[in-house]
Amino acid sequence: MAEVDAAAAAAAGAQAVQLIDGEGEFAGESAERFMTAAGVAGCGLSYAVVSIMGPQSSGKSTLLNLLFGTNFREMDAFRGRSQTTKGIWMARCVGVEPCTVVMDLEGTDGRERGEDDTAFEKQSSLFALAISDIVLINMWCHDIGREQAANKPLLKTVFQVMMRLFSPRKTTLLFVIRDKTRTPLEHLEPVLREDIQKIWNSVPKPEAHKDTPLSEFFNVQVTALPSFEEKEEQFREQVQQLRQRFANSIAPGGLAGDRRGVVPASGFLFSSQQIWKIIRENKDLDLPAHKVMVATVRCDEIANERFGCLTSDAEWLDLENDVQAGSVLGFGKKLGSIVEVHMEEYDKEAVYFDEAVRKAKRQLLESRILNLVQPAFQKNLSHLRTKALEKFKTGLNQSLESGKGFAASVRETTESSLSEFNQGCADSVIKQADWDYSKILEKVRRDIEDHALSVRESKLTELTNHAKEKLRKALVEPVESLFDAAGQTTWSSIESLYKRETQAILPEVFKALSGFEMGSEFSEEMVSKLRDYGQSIVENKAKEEASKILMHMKERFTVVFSHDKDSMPRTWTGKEDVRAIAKEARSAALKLLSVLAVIRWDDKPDRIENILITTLLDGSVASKSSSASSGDPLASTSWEEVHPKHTLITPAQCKSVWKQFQSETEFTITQAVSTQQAHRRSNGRLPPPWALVAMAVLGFDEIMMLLRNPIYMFLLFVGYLLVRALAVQLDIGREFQNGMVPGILSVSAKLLPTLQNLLNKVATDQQPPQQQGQQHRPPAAEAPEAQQPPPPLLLSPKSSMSELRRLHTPPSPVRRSVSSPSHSSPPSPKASPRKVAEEQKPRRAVEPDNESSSAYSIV
Ligand SMILES: Nc1nc2c(ncn2[C@@H]2O[C@H](COP(=O)(O)OP(=O)(O)OP(=O)(O)O)[C@@H](O)[C@H]2O)c(=O)[nH]1
Repeated sequence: MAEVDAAAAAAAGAQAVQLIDGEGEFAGESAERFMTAAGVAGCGLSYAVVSIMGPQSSGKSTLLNLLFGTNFREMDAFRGRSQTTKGIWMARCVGVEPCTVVMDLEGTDGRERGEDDTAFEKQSSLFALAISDIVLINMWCHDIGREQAANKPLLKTVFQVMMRLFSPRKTTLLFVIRDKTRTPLEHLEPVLREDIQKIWNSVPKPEAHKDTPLSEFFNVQVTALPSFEEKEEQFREQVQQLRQRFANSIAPGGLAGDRRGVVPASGFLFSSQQIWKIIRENKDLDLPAHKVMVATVRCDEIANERFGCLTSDAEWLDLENDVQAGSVLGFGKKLGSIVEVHMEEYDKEAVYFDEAVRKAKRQLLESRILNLVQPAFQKNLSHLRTKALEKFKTGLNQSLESGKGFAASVRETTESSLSEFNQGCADSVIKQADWDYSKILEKVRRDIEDHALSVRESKLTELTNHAKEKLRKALVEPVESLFDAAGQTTWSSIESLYKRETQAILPEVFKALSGFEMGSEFSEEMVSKLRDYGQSIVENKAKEEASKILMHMKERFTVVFSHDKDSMPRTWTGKEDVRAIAKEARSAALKLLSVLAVIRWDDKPDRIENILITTLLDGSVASKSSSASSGDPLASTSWEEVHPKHTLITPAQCKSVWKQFQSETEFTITQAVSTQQAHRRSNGRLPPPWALVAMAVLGFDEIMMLLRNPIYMFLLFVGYLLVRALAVQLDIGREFQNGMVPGILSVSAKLLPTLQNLLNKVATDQQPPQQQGQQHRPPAAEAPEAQQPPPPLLLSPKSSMSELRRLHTPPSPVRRSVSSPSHSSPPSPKASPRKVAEEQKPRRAVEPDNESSSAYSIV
């Protein structure tokens, strides 16, 4: 297949193309097409360039076409001699290895350009010498040894321009003697060489090359061919023999075996173009510098080409895509191989160019490629970083869940996460780059440390919060209940409760803290803070309870005052010693005040209770406050021997609380006293049971008689109503409150007017309604007042101050009007007994019986 391609390329290359036209313009585009079609560019250094120069119409093209199988234009022999080749043409030799490019130059001394126009001749000669490995010099046999030979000016020109090449490559000059005569070549060649030497000697040379021999610059070879026109058969035969010399021409010992400074085939065209440009500008042609320049340009081109290939490399694009989504396993290996492929391609293409240039450009290309791919590497590392942190998080959680200590878990998980990250980094680097991942490793370490720190903080907070919650649960309710039952041992009980609970909870915390490996000092400090927290729970509870001291005192008072020793609700029958009970209840409330006045952690005995009892209970605050304030032990804001921070209620506050307490409990006591009185009264209204029995026995006959006679019954009933009405009007119970005799006197004095009033009222009731309205219009305000219900008299231990004050307020007008006849509107003298009975209805609500039942309900 490759052979077929090479043959096709050779066939395509055999078609001659113009490299430089007759006007001296370089035909870059067509030349480039030729290079590609002929497959010259990929030959590296394995190619040779052959040029032919000589007089016009000396059979150059004919020779080349026969020698190399090319198709340079030849002159038609039958039309006469004229110029056919203009400028420089180029073709690839067919069937000659290595790849040989042959150039047919415009003939010298052509009449078309005139005698004086030798500029192009010189320029094309110099160009051929600068780029060719072998230069064929076509000359007529009969010119050898002649003074006016046509090739002499040509040789002169060749040698002259040769001096302009700073460090010329060693070129093989193959003199082809055309139309050889019978004189054998052995005789002709020395003559020719002598002529050449003479010309070389006559050419002016720069100082540096004054004594340089011709052989330093040229490898002179001579061959002779018979006339093509006369002895074509022989000509063709010898041309075939000559062709053999071009096989492996560049190998050592070959025609161009001594050549130096070859430009790689891929740079040949560019190099030729640049050389022609310099020659045209008539500048000095520095071939070594030119070589470097060509190498620079070509290596740049190759590097750019390679870089472009990498950017569109499907494997690279896939890898770049993959790494955006997540870390890629074997990233370094994959990327390294991609980079390697492209660098190798560069090396392969640039291998024949100047080494220094090639290496410099290689480095540039490599750094460009590394710059291109490094973000992908960084991306891979950032994925690995995230993965390492995630691994650390999960690992730490699992380790902690398995019950391992925090510090040990962090240590182990950090180690495994960092080792995995390190491995990932090592897997991501490529051999072409010395990418440093120590910084990102440091970042991962910091990430892990920060996370561990935050987890430690949250775990510690969780631990302390848990311990606090346990302490709170263990202390709050028991302490509250201890304060509820406050007494002598309250504070010692609280202290022992506190000690018991802290000793049960805190060692667990200490043990848990040891897993954090933060030193015993830290653990002790934490535990000590929790101990303080426990104390603060107790103290806050004490403060809270102290802030409600008045309520607690009232509760305590009510409990003691309203319950007997068996905790049964007390019934005020009149036999109780209210004073003593009240004192006992107040004393209990005072003890409560004493307990809640200060915090007693050390349970040191103090005088607070004594001071309170002597000052408040035994003495009277109200009476002493004004007169003996100077000697009042409660006229202070601090307790003796008690630290201010342990003071819950200051002495002065105690005093004021006590004052309020007294005033708020006074009513309860008054109620109790009233209840007792009411009870006594209710018990004294009926005659003793024995009297009732006597009355029933002795008056049995009369009772029976009354029951049997309806008139008596009626009269008895009317009489009862009348007496009842009188009793109500006169308020008999009230009249007899102060004793029997004063009662009889008062009742007898009021009996008659009252009877009169009663009769008047009855009479008024029998009058028509209109008359009644004119004579006795009741005061408008009294009617609604009479409808108002009496205030409730129930007082619970939780009664608010407003409720207590309400109970203190004087009775309502209805109550007053009913209980005090002097304030009520006078009854009409004509009032009927029925009306009187109706009017008595509201009065029953406040009768002593009712009052006494309401009073019972106070407790
Ligand atoms: N006498 C003689 N004539 C030849 C020989 N080879 C070719 N010719 C003739 O010379 C004439 C010119 O041939 P070309 O090959 O075109 O010569 P050329 O040197 O390429 O001509 P230019 O390109 O114009 O410089 C043709 O008519 C050929 O037939 C030869 O060996 N001897």
